[in-house]
Amino acid sequence: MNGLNNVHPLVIKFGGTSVGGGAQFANAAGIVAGAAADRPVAVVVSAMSGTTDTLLGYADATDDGASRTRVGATREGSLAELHRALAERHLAAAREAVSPEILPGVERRVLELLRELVEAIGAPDANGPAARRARIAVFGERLSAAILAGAISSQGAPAAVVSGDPIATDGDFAEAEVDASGTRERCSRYVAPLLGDGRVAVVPGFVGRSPEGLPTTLGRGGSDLSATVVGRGIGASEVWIMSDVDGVLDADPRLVPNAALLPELSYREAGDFAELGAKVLHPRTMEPASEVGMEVLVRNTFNPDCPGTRVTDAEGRGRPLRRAAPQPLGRAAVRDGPPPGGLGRDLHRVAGRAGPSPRRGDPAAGRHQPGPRRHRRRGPRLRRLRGEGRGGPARTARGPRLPRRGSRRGGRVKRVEIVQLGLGYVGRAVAQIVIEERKRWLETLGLDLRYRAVADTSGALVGEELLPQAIRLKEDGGKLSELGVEPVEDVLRTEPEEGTTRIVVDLAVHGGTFDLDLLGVQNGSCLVLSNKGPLSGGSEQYESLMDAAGDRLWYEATVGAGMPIVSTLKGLVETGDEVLEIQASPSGTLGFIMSAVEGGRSFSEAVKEAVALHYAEPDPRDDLSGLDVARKAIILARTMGREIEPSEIPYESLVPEGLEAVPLPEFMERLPEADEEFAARMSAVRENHMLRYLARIPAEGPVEVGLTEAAVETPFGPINGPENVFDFRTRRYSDVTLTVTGPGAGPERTASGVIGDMLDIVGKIVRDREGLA
Ligand SMILES: NC(=O)C1=CN([C@@H]2O[C@H](COP(=O)(O)OP(=O)(O)OC[C@H]3O[C@@H](n4cnc5c(N)ncnc54)[C@H](O)[C@@H]3O)[C@@H](O)[C@H]2O)C=CC1
Ligand SMILES: N[C@@H](CC=O)C(=O)O
Repeated sequence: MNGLNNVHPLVIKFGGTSVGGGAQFANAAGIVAGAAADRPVAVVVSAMSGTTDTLLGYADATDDGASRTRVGATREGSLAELHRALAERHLAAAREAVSPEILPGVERRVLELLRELVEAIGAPDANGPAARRARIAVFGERLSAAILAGAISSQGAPAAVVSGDPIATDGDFAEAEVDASGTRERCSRYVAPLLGDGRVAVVPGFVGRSPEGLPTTLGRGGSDLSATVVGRGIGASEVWIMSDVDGVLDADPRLVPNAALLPELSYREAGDFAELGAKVLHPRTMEPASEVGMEVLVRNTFNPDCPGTRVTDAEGRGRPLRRAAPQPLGRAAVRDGPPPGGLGRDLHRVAGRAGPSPRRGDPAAGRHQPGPRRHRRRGPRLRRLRGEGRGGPARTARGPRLPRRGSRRGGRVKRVEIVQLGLGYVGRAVAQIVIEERKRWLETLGLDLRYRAVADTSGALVGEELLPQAIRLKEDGGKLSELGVEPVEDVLRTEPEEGTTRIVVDLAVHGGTFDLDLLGVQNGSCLVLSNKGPLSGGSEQYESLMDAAGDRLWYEATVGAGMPIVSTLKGLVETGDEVLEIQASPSGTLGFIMSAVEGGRSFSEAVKEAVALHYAEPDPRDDLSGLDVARKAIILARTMGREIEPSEIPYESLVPEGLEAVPLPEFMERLPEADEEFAARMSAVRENHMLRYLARIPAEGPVEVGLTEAAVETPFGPINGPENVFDFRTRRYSDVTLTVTGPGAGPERTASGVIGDMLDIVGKIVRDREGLA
């Protein structure tokens, strides 16, 4: 191809976890810069993990004609929220990965893309909802391409994002089919000139262009497929698929402990492996490669010394397969149908011989019995639309009391292990932050933090080798039992290693984890909660947990998510102040809904949006009924030292009559039935007042929870979006009260509160060690 001095180019593709944060961008850029010293390089990049999810959550939440034509203040508010969240994450990554002289240009481009995104969201929708989704979804890849190009240039290899999407497709917006000759033509227009100029060409993955020039998205396996499609389009000799695994193993390491990396595979063998569940080796990815004889190398971004697995047209050149059951680069998959050749046959044997035995004492054992099962093909739509990881770095706003570098007396490492209950939205955000930040914590705080286990309702996945896969699995709606689990109780009963502090982190829902939390603290663990259930049940239960946990219990995120509410209250009490009353608007979801309706949106639209932004509880009726507010009121009252039973707090429900007990999907579908009545209720509010859902927690007397008309000049009047307000009236703050406001919901913010608690525990370990407690 023109301008390449007869050297065949290389294509390197990075998945979402490979560009999950600033450090990862810098690492990926280093790999590209190294490769670009020898030959022309085109890079295909995915969205930062979790971004596509966020974008599509927003697209779905606003996916009806009414919401697009009737733009109210709150719609603008939540759009601003989306803008803020994306800007924060991408600009933070850029600042970490891009050098100061290149950074301003990248920052400008990120902000420009975000402006284009806002326009794309508001643009008239002539081509139907699928076109709108595609138009919004592609911004994740465009944003990461801008940062990666800056990061590569910062490492001395000039790079630029292609000025047009090089992949030509048909007009299917969601599941586009590639047009090979159109792609060749577009590649010579958009990719070749950059390579010819000696620059690295950065291509947003997953994105195509329809014959009419509209953005499309590739279907199942789309992100990796774009790499081999671009490779074929530019005449590349090699494509590297970079992810977070070393390559393809010759057996499932959970079944066969000495599973080894397969250095070589043929396209056909790779296709068979893909059929058996090896996610990055999707058969579609291999098609363009096998068509032109391009080699595909599966490599680990985070282990560049590992040679990976090379896929070529050479049959049988690699080491013979010892065992099949390939290590799934996404999840385990075992067939029960007739095997497609040798691989499947071997797989059967392995599953029969080494399949795990039924789990002990697991109430769900019947449902989740491991053993041969059908390879589950997820709907292409689901696969395509979900990001590769979720959540991103969120730093605690309240500055945890940390031992700083200088305070690492004697440099002793604090070894801490986490047993995490719950890998939902909050759980995944916490795990993502731990993965991204722990290297820094080791360097700066001497904190060696590892996962001992993560659990969901199907059991506990022990160890952390499969944690990235577990995150993706849960994102796709799977259960951890698909990766192999043990009863959580067994994990909690084992002793941590000598010198290691264990933290049980309960990010599950409601009271179902109470016994596990209790077992954990009875066995010496610290306990961190975002789950309000264990602290808001009957007082006998509460007392038993408090007695067992003593000062090993942290629960900042249960009230106000990442806001410093529990710590402020404890600080007031500990410093000898007397708390007379707390008045609060402590529900992000209800604050969001009220201000959305004030801004002109309907009740049903507002509820759906709060769900899509993950402010709401898994069943939003827990928010609408006032239950979530009552739980927070109980936690605050108990922290003030009050003895209180849940039955003492009546609360007023906003759940539409008749929808209290219907299944959740039916509830969501029938929500519009309540729109008119809710709008009427809001408009009946007195002038200069706002309808608010408040809690009043006095030092003595009844705790009250319910709807109030709050005067606009009070702290509760101007609530916007998921904002919470906590107003403390104390002996010292009686003339002017102490008010704390901020967004009080959202997975990443909640994760900040949780991580802040975990780091506080490290501070406590140091203080205990030094006898300062
Ligand atoms: N989303 C938010 O803004 C905030 C959420 N929270 C609380 O954080 C918790 C988690 O919220 P999300 O992640 O949004 O919920 P989610 O529904 O996405 O995740 C809950 C997770 O808990 C797991 N789980 C449920 N019962 C379990 C059990 N017995 N053992 C082990 N795992 C179990 C589920 O499998 C799921 O993985 C909830 O209690 C919520 O009230 C607290 C503050 C803010
Ligand atoms: N659903 C809750 C989440 C935080 O606790 C809320 O909306 O406030």
